[in-house]
Amino acid sequence: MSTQPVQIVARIRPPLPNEQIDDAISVLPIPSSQRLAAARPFRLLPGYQYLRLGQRRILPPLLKGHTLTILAYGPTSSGKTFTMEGSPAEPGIIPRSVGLLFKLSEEGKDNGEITNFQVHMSYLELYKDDAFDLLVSQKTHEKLPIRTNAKGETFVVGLTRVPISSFSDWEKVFRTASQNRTTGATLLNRASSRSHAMLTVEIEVTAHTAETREITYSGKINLVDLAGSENNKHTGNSLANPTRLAESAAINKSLSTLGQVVHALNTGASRIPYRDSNLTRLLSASLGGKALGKTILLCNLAPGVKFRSDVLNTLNFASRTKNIETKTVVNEREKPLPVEHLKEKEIVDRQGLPARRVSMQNRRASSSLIPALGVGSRIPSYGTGASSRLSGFGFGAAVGAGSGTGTAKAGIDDEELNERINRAVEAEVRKRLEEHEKRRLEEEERLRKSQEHEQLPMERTSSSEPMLEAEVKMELDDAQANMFGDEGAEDIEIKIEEEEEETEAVEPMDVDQVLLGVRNDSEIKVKMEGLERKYKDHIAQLEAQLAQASTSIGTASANGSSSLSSSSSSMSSLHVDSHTPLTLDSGLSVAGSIGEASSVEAMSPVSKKKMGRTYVALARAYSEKNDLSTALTLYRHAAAFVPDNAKLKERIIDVEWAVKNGKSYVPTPKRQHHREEKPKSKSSKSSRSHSSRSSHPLNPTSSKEEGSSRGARENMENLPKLDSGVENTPLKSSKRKRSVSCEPIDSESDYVLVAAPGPGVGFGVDLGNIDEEAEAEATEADEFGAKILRRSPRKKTTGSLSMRSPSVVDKRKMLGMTLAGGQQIERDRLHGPMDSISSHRTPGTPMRGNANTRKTRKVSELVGYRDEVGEEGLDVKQKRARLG
Ligand SMILES: Nc1ncnc2c1ncn2[C@@H]1O[C@H](COP(=O)(O)OP(=O)(O)OP(=O)(O)O)[C@@H](O)[C@H]1O
Repeated sequence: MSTQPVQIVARIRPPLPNEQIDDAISVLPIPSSQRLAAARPFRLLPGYQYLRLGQRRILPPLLKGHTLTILAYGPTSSGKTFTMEGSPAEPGIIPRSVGLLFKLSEEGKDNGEITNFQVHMSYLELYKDDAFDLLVSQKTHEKLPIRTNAKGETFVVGLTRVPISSFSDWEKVFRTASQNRTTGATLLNRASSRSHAMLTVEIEVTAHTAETREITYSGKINLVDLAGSENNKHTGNSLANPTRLAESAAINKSLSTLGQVVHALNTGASRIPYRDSNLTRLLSASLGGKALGKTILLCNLAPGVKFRSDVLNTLNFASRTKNIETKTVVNEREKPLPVEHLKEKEIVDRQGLPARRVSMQNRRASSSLIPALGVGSRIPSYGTGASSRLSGFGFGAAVGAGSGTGTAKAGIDDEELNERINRAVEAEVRKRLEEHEKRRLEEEERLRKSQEHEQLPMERTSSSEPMLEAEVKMELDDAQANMFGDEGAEDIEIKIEEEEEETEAVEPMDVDQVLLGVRNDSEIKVKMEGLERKYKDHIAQLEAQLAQASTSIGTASANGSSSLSSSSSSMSSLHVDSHTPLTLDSGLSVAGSIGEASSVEAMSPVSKKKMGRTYVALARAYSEKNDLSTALTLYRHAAAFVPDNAKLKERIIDVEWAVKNGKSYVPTPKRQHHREEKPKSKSSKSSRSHSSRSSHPLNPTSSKEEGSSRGARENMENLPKLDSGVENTPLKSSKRKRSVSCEPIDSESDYVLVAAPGPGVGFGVDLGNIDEEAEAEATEADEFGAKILRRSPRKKTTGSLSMRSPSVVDKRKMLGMTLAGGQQIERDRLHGPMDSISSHRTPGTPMRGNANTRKTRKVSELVGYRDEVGEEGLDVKQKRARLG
């Protein structure tokens, strides 16, 4: 397998009518004396000149089973789309290539070299790093998943692949599809591409060899029109148009990843960051070690001083790329094997385009992960040993050059072979389906048994549960469910550290599994089952410890009339006599603590927290019944499990003070649960944002429909400050819910949020109608290390993004990034509408302090950070002083 370097071609567009003409960039011929010194000099095609596609080494090899990728790269408005698509008067690389392929096939047919020629095309765009099918109307198209199979080949799942019969047929499809591409106006380009477009044209050529055998070659051309790198200063993208900003951020990020990939390939890095963006994932088959086939990079340049730095960057990128080598692979196989059930079927495509014939394998490809395979090439997965061709929907290069089955030599005729293959395939499919069904039934049975087993003790105890026990149990359950969560947060919080979870990572999938359409739901059930079991075990452990604790309390009571006893390990056996106060001597309390201390050591952090919660709930029950001594003991027990909980310490001090002074102590009323008010589905963006906004004290009229933005601003100013809103903001600290539900503070500024409940918990950005920007922001944040936890990768436009509260270092990095001037968004936000949403100042008033302090504060506000001291009111020292 030979290798070849990426070929670079530069093209500079002529000045546009409204552009100032200067000589900032000029094209100079390389003197022949220097040509040798310049290793592989660029070929610069000035003005309108095009690549000579018909030349020997560019398109003709496709008919011999080669793969070719042409990438148009350059800053925005440098003429990439023009170069690739052209105009009716001046067709670009894409129509020229397809036209030439049909022309070459006609010539081949005329001279008898080609007996059959088939073309298929697929066309996708990567918009904000998500793949969309351009052969499907923009109104109905959906984000398509991108997967990598076990062989490392990347595919777009469900991408339409249509057969093309002639050049005019292709033109119709292509023109309609191009209209589906996302474009938008910027200052530099009225129809600027907001996405990377990737067109794949696959051809199958059946040719006669000298020995009168037939060979089928499968060639492929990928034509990629990348979105242009953007400088928001020049394009005029600003906060006024968050969509543009978000697009721009996504474009720049993916191009920067492309740059990193090229750099890593050049420096021989051990890790090539293909997976860092979907663009590089899809291009991995055209760039670098895995790349197969020829790759041409078209560098589009624009004239004028305005583009000087862009031109320089593009050329620098090109010089790095030219060192990358790709492997040449010829994809051929001998006489194709017509398989009956793979015959073409008529389908009508979704855009109302003329009915097209899509082969069975294409339909399969559209609905599953399995890559499109050459006719008769699915055999390997069933073990018959023939060659395979895995061609990605987008950019999986053709591999596995034909090892030919040699049918003619074997003396088996087509029909018989066909029959045998069919039988083998069907038997295999049947076998796998049966196995799958068997596994499913076993799984169900196991699940049912374990459920029955777990339900039994609950059923036995529930009927005999006394009223008070039920109350306590409810209390405990409530505490379990809510105290550390966001809903109805208890008055004492014990935060459970968030576990970080990557939701975006896409694992390679088992192709065989997908082939059979096996979606193993039982796996989820098994996981659920495991979790439930764990939970039950924990409860049992908890109950046992609680029983032990209550026994000790009971023993210590003066008259024994008040006891917390446990005759069994069941929660329902807790007895609390609320009428007679429980008295405890401090010695016992200490002994209990010591006894507990040793067991506490052995417990997991989560168990400790749960034990802590349980004691707190119990203590609360006592304090509500005005038995403060018992409550105090129980609070102290709780503290043994969660010694760092500041609110608990505060509570203990309060109760101690009340006991000492013979005062009553009324705990803060428990918050009401609002479960029923919460929208049921996170996907319901509108209902979510509507309900949360209308009910939030900070923002009764913040939605655009509810009033003018000015009115909203006035309302805002009359409303409580951010901090008070924060107090009302339910905390989310469980693994399940981490983000803070936030409200836009100022509807006029059209974004933001940020209500941080305190350091270490997290902050959120309410997406509301500003999802793109929030996403851009999140993307940027990601770059400098703040952890982004998307609730659901599928629902990017809904729900909220949440991040770990950035450390001071993170914030400094943010600030550094801002000061470095790399990110327009951050800079704009520093000086922009954030002024009006400060949590420290009255909106509109200037900030005090020097420039750096102001920026630091501003960044703090941006990330919703608040200092612990003074903000949380955790003034434990003061209270101790009060106690004397
Ligand atoms: N070679 C050319 N001759 C004449 N006009 C050109 C040429 N190249 C580009 N243009 C014009 O320049 C403008 C910008 O071109 P185009 O949209 O192709 O840029 P682009 O690089 O694709 O930009 P973006 O990245 O924003 O999509 C268009 O109006 C186009 O018609």
